Amino acid sequence: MSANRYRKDFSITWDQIHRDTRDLCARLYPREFKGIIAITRGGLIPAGLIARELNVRWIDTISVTSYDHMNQGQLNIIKPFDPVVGDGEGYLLVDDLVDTGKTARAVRELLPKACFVTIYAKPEGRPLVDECITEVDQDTWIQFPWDMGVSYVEPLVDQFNKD
Ligand SMILES: O=P(O)(O)OC[C@H]1O[C@H](OP(=O)(O)OP(=O)(O)O)[C@H](O)[C@@H]1O
Ligand SMILES: Nc1nc2[nH]cnc2c(=O)[nH]1
Ligand SMILES: [Mg+2]
Repeated sequence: MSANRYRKDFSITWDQIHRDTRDLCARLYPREFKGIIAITRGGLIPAGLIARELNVRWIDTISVTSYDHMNQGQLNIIKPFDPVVGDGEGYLLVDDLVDTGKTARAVRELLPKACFVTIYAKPEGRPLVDECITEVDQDTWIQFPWDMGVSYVEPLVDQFNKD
C-alpha cells in the first residue's frame, strides 16, 4: 500500500509519548508479567518505559519489517523471540502503534496468549490489541519524535507577505 492513503499528520512529542505510555501502564497495573516482548523497532521505546513503570527486567524482541517509510511492503520476521516465551501466556507484547494490523496479526499468531498493547491505534488494527491509549483515524500518519527534529518556523506574517 502506498503513502497517498495518508491525508493527515498527527505529531507526537517525547513528553506526549511518555505521558501516554504511563497512562497505559496505569491501566495494566496491578497485573504482573513474566517479561516484555518489544516488536522492533517501534516497540522499543514504549517497552523500555513500561519496563520501568511495571518493574519488569526480562525483555526480549521480535523484529518485524514491512514499511519503507510510508510505503507498506512484504512483511518479514527477521529475528524471532526466545522460545522460552512459548505461546506468550504471562508475557506483555508491546508495539508503538497498530495501523492496518498486518504486523499485529503476524505476531498474534505466534503469541496468541500474550497481552498485546500499543500506545496508538487506527480502526483497522484496533481489534487486534488488548489495550491502547489514543485512537486516530485510518488516514492519519503518526509522526514520532524519533523521526523528527526541531527546526526554524517562519513567522506567520512573513509567510503571508511573500506574494
Ligand atoms: O499495522 P501495520 O500496518 O502493520 O503497521 C504497524 C507497524 O508499522 C510500524 O513498524 P515499521 O514496519 O514501520 O517498522 P519499525 O517499527 O522498524 O519502524 C509500527 O511500528 C508497527 O510495527
Ligand atoms: N511512524 C509511523 N509508522 C507507521 N507504520 C504504519 N503506520 C504508521 C504511522 O502512522 N506512523
Ligand atoms: Mg514497527
